[in-house]
Amino acid sequence: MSNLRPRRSVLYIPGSNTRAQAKGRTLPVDAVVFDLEDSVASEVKKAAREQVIETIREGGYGNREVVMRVNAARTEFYEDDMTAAVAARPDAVLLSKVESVAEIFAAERHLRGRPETHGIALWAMVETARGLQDIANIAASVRTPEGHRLAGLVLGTNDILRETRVKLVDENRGPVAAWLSFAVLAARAEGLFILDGVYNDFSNTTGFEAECEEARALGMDGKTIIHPNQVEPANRIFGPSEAELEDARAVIEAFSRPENAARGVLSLNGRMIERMHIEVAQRALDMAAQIDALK
Ligand SMILES: CC(C)(COP(=O)(O)OP(=O)(O)OC[C@H]1O[C@@H](n2cnc3c(N)ncnc32)[C@H](O)[C@@H]1OP(=O)(O)O)[C@@H](O)C(=O)NCCC(=O)NCCSC(=O)C[C@H](O)C(=O)O
Ligand SMILES: [Mg+2]
Repeated sequence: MSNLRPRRSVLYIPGSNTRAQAKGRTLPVDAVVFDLEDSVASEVKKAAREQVIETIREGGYGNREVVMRVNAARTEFYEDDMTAAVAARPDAVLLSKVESVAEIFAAERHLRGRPETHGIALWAMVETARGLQDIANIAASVRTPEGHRLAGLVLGTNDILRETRVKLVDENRGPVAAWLSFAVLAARAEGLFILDGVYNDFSNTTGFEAECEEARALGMDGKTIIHPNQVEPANRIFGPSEAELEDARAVIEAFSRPENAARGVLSLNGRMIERMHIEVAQRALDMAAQIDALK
């Protein structure tokens, strides 16, 4: 499963909100996540499942990845949510509050042996203390036949703060930075993508941009978002900038010169570049091409 696809902006849309679901078809997001979990009250879970099946079947989301978030495996809603996911056939199922490899395997069992579910990926939300403690094993499940559908990890920072009782002062994520970094490490060790949690204050663009910059600096691929206001900044900050693309082209051009054919290391504009930097440069260019292809 190739992970080289843009996931700069991944928009949650409540499963019960048809107006927002319609709006999702018009927004330049990389993915939409129809939520059956926390944005849907218990009393309307059943109606929301039916609604999401209908919305996904209706389509109209173009090249956006279409994802369904299900309630945690430990809840009374999980089995019906997974049955609904099989019926809806999204591109991916986002498992909430994953705490163990067993939950990845259980989801795989739901999808296995049904030709119509072939190609549905699993995304795992890590958002509890136990999940964070076991995140390396959860990510490593991708290496097993039962975990092979796992494509990426998604952080649930609201739940992480709630359970751990960490209190951020002035939105400074210093107290949780080690967990975020460890999550990036776990994802990268297994070739998975990783997305940052949501920023609740959707009218505060400056704060949102700062959190996107921080997440990108930590190595994340994109941001889960909750409101149309957040689409443009997320796309801009997580996409390769024009300066990065220019630099990428310069790196590739430098190594492609005949006089550099046998060289492993070069000087470019006063800095050292090695052949490993070709890979970094090529990735940026490929990502830009993928972004263009979404338009
Ligand atoms: C937060 C909101 C409830 C705010 O909604 P609202 O007051 O309607 O916002 P606006 O009036 O500013 O909306 C303007 C228009 O944009 C549409 N809209 C709003 N949000 C979305 C959306 N998410 N997707 C698509 N379209 C959206 C409105 O319909 C208006 O459209 P129109 O009238 O046609 O112009 C709301 O934004 C919202 O519900 N957001 C998503 C909330 C959600 O899904 N939460 C669950 C996921 S986050 C989470 O669970 C955290 C994680 O698990 C963790 O632990 O951290
Ligand atoms: Mg959560």
